[in-house]
Amino acid sequence: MNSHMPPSSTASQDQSVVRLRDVKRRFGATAALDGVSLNVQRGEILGIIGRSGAGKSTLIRCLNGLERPDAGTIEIEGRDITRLGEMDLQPLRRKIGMIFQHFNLLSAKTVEENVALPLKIEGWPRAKRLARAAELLDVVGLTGKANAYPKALSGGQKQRVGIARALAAQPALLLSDEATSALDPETTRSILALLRDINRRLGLTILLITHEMEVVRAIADRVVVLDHGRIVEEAPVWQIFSHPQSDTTRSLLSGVRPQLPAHIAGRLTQATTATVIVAADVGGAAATDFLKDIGRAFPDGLNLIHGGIDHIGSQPVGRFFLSLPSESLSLFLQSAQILGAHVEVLGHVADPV
Ligand SMILES: Nc1ncnc2c1ncn2[C@@H]1O[C@H](COP(=O)(O)OP(=O)(O)OP(=O)(O)O)[C@@H](O)[C@H]1O
Repeated sequence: MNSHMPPSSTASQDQSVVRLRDVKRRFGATAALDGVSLNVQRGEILGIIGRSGAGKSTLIRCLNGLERPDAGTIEIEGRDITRLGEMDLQPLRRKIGMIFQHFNLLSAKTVEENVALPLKIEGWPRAKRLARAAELLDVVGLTGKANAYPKALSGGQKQRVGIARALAAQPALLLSDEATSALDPETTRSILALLRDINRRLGLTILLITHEMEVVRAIADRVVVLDHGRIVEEAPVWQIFSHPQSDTTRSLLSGVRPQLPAHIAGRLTQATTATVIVAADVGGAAATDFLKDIGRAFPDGLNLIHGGIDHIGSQPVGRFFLSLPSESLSLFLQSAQILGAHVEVLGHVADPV
């Protein structure tokens, strides 16, 4: 670390490991990053999600100093990296451990040599770095694999080596770049569980870049939705699931939230009939009691036709598809609003569901 460089004045004011302010990066006519401001708080897992072309890779390259923004500041532990020369960037880069979609292991080196590589670069003596590699292999569940070569490992095991290597130099931030995108669902779950475990046990701050909502739902505390280089939404994950605000978020969520079954959706008409179908989204404590509470206003009952309660982190998130008499719709809408639910009227059906 360059000891001549004073920490910026903002460093002492919050607990951010990373702080971006109005970061812009343009390629010709394309604004890859168009005024991005965000903080990654110490100890949190922040998910950054966006479709292809949203600006995720550009953000990563700006964070690890491979790309310079056209404007704005990027502070890592209080130091603005946007104005540093290559020499001063090196020690700051080491504060960011990275894991990649395709693992990026050296095939000619053993597992322990791969893990110890960042320490070799830092000049640690061999015995010390191999002892540290052994410790890290225990942390990631690969005890006994020290002398194996990457080609003898499964994808999940390779990613565990990648995680151990990323942790070797005790980074302030672990940056995960689509780290589970090449893995099958079961292996993905085990790698995400490992990241969650490391976050809790070591207090490690994790920035997770992904295009998969399942990934942020599994482990992130908070999520930032990026679209065309801009942040279109930012909230705790459970809130994003219960009350998505932007069309981009709703579309990213469409594969992972309950949807009205196709055979019922196919019967919907916009012409008013006797029965209306609604979707009610409600998050937090109100979700658990929603059906009971709204049922009080409807002594003849409401029909739950699909959906239910999910748990995201420690929060219940309810998404209920209900059918009710059309004449009761305005009472339903008023009651649901009082109970904190967001309701979408999906349409009518000719015959009761
Ligand atoms: N070096 C470059 N030259 C020209 N255009 C670029 C360059 N890098 C990125 N872009 C453009 O900037 C936008 C953001 O790209 P970026 O790769 O950051 O998105 P992304 O969210 O990572 O997408 P993906 O998930 O497909 O990797 C895109 O429109 C892309 O075409």
